Amino acid sequence: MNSIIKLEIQKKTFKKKGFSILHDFDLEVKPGERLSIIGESGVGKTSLLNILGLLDTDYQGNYRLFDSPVKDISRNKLAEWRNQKIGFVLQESSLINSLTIEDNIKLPLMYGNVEKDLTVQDHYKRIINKIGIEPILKKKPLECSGGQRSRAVFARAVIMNPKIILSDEPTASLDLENKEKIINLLFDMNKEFNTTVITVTHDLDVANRHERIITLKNNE
Ligand SMILES: Nc1ncnc2c1ncn2[C@@H]1O[C@H](COP(=O)(O)OP(=O)(O)OP(=O)(O)O)[C@@H](O)[C@H]1O
Repeated sequence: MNSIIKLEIQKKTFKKKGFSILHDFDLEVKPGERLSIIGESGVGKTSLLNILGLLDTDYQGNYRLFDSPVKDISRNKLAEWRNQKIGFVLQESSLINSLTIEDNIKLPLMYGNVEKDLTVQDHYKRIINKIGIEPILKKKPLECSGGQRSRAVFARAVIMNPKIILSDEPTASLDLENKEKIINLLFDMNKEFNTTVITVTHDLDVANRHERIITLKNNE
């Protein structure tokens, strides 16, 4: 497989307002690439992540993911890919307040029916350890700080060892030490498993640590 992502988008229109973004925007990403997306507020970075991550399939254009045309893939398959092959760290990602942090992080394992898989359990332990959230595993989200919740959201996103990790401002609410933990984990996974990493960020230090930077512009 040459490209893991091949997107050729003519535009994305928001029906209610007739407002459109991402005009004639093409993107090709190779397996294992580390790509960051920057650009002014409102240019469409989050919207692009939603399209790449199969949360939004309502746009004009073609999208091939894992060498398959997304428009021809069944809803069930898309849901399976979203759980198993794509890790999302989205700004509005929320944790379920009635569950502990541990149960929140393990949710994708339950959906995928792989909680008992030993490789998966090893991966879980490693993620928890690297992000340093053992002390809060038994807490509920509302008993945690914003930064702790962000790290839990990140752990949940990467727990299935996805092929692609899409992150929207993954370090925005973190101090320097925790920012480093998240970035190091992202890049460790990239190195070890050839995970494709796509990060939207306003932090140029974070952007510069990726091998390719794309700047979205207003006329795109
Ligand atoms: N559901 C919607 N209906 C109408 N317009 C929308 C909708 N969602 C997003 N937009 C508009 O589309 C544009 C792109 O939004 P998007 O959130 O993708 O930008 P962004 O580059 O991620 O911004 P930021 O850096 O502030 O997060 C914005 O002008 C926004 O107002």
